[in-house]
Amino acid sequence: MDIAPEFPAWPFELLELWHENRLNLLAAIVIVGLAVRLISWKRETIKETRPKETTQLHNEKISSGETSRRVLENRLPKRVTGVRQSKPARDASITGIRAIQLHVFYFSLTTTTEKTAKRVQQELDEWSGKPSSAGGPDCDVSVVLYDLSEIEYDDFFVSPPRHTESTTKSFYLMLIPSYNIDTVMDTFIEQLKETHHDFRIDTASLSGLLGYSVFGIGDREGWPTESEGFCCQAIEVDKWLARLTGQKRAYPMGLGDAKSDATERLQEWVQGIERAVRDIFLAGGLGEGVSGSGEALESGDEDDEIMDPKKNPSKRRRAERIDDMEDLDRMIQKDASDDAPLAIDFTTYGKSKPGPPIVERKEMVPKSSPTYAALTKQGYTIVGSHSGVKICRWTKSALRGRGSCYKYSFYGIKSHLCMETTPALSCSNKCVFCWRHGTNPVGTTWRWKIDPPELIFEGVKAGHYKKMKMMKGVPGVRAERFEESMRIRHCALSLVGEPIFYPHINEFTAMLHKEHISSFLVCNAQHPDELAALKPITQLYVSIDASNKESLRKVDRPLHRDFWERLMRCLDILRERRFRQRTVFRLTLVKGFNIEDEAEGYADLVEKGLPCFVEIKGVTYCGTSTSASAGLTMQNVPFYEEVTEFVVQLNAALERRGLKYGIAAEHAHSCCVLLASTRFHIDGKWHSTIDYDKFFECLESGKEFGPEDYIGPPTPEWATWGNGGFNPEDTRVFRKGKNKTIQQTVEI
Ligand SMILES: Cc1cc2nc3c(=O)[nH]c(=O)nc-3n(C[C@H](O)[C@H](O)[C@H](O)COP(=O)(O)O)c2cc1C
Ligand code: SF4
Repeated sequence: MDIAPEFPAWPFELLELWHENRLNLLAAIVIVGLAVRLISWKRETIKETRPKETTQLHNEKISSGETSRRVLENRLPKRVTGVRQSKPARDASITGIRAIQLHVFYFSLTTTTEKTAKRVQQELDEWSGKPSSAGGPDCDVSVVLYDLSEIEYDDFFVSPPRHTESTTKSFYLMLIPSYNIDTVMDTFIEQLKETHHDFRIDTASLSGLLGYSVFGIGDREGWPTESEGFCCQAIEVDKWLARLTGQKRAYPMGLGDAKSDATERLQEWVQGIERAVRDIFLAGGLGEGVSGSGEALESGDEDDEIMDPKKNPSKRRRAERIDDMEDLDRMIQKDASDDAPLAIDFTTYGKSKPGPPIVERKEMVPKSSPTYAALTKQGYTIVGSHSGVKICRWTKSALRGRGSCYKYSFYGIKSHLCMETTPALSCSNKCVFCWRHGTNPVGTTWRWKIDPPELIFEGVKAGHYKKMKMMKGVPGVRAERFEESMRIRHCALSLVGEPIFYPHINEFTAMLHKEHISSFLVCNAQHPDELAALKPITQLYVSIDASNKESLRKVDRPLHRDFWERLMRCLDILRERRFRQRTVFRLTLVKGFNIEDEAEGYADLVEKGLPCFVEIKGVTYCGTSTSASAGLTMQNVPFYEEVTEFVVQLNAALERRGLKYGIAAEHAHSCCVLLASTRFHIDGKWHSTIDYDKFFECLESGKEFGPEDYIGPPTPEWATWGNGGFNPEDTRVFRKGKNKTIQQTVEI
């Protein structure tokens, strides 16, 4: 029996319907699906382009019926109103800093420092609230005050405090009074010392700080000098923090006397701190140019280390790559290449002769030359292609309160306000005692490219300030002197080379004078034509390195054949100028070369040139192979007693000739003595000093004037003959390992 299943009839109809319309149906499903996807994608896009903060608000408003467009247009700005804006001047991803916390620590027994600290906090608070355009900081700055007798030292002085944000950094300010009795300060200093020596802790465990600075408060009445204990504990704190932070002294230590100048010194210090914090933020740290970021050096000779690239290769790299100087160089090259060729013949004087044929102007000191490398190694900053600037050791010494050079004792020049530079590194002599170490170019003719004076002027100032700023973190640098040094007052045009060799020397000195920078120019008495053309400067020097022709040949090893005649002509010019210009003979005494039996000869030369002053100094031994090959050893360096003996002889020789001179001043520390014309002996007192304001007044008046018109106050008593010449306000420091009786030094 065949049994067939029985199906209802309607499903067959449905199946037929499906077969007939399935394509249309599928197409409709796809279209609807696509439309739904498109709508939801659009919604997401609108949501994503809206700022995150507004999303919630947007949702609320959507739910209350407002459209998203209206929310964005009307509501968004109102959300921002009233919210404190942080200062986003620099991207923290570049500097790593978004905010700086200034921790002000103090200790106080009789409340002076406490009050001071509160004032500092208030001033820094006010400053932090200012916009950067009004001198405020470029980032968020907060100030917190701590009493050192109340805090746990471990919280702050073992490692820097932690912040919730890694882009917030700490900077320490220490306000420290000094006590010679037992106080909390002793414990504190002991703790710093122990932390540094603790073998379990990094010796520079506070190196995570952005920087620190100390201000000391003491009493000069009871403790007049630092060696007698003035601010002794602040000095100790500074020393140990320098070690613990890995030399992050961001601003020099300030010292104030509670009974006299503390307020004034503090004001300067606070302003310095503000500038330091701004600089740190912009640079992302202490950065290059601030020696504080370097090695921890605390020796008395640190100044030499800091500037001596040989001992510090990282600094050499720095010295060799001063970016802004190089920018300047590029400008100089450009300007120089626009100039017409210029050749100046210095080999003859008198009527001008046609110059030698010009082949091609080269740079005097190209960057690739060994001379450039040698000079930068010696600490010079080369500006353009033939100028240089260097910080002398006296400038560093004065910044640290250890004494200025003889020019302070004789003429009132504070060394930390003095820039030593030359616009011409080349010279026409090869003196046996020259510090150029045989590296500088020599020549009788200017055959190099000439850099414009504006660019040299800006370049040497920039180089000087840059080097001065490197002194910011050096131990012992006084805040008030550092501040003063940021305005150059004097320029010593000497260094190395021959400044009047530079064809635009008059334009250059005019630029100095325009900025009220005094000018002391030393020339080698070999360029009479240029000397005759030189416009008035504050003080004009001529080096007289021997009293007769043969001796001069041996000492100066001149390139000019007519060197003696050139010297004679220069003396004539000086004599003729003596009532229009302060003139000085510079004698450098070298034992075995130009001292013995030469006093009479020098007296003859003085008679010929009649200079206003005669400076006599002992040679400085620079210990190079060049000086050795010239036959110069330590034996050729006269003792100070030998120099004074010679001065007495010379003075007597002048007297015998009826010349009116006398021994006016001395600076035993740099082995230097000053003979002066009695024109500068007024009312029974020597007046070797200079009234610099008066000099500029005379110059700007456009009228003729002479040396008598800008004489300063009497030479200080301590500087006069027989009193040594060391400023009693400074602290004399003998260099380690040096025989104290050999008082040799380096200055121009
Ligand atoms: C007992 C005593 C010892 C002191 N010892 C020194 C000292 O050695 N060196 C110094 O420069 N000042 C010294 N001073 C001066 C204080 O440092 C100075 O008065 C300071 O302003 C005190 O600060 P304070 O009031 O915050 O405690 C001493 C003062 C006292 C009373
Ligand atoms: S030694 Fe020369 S450069 Fe240095 S401070 Fe004295 S004058 Fe200026």
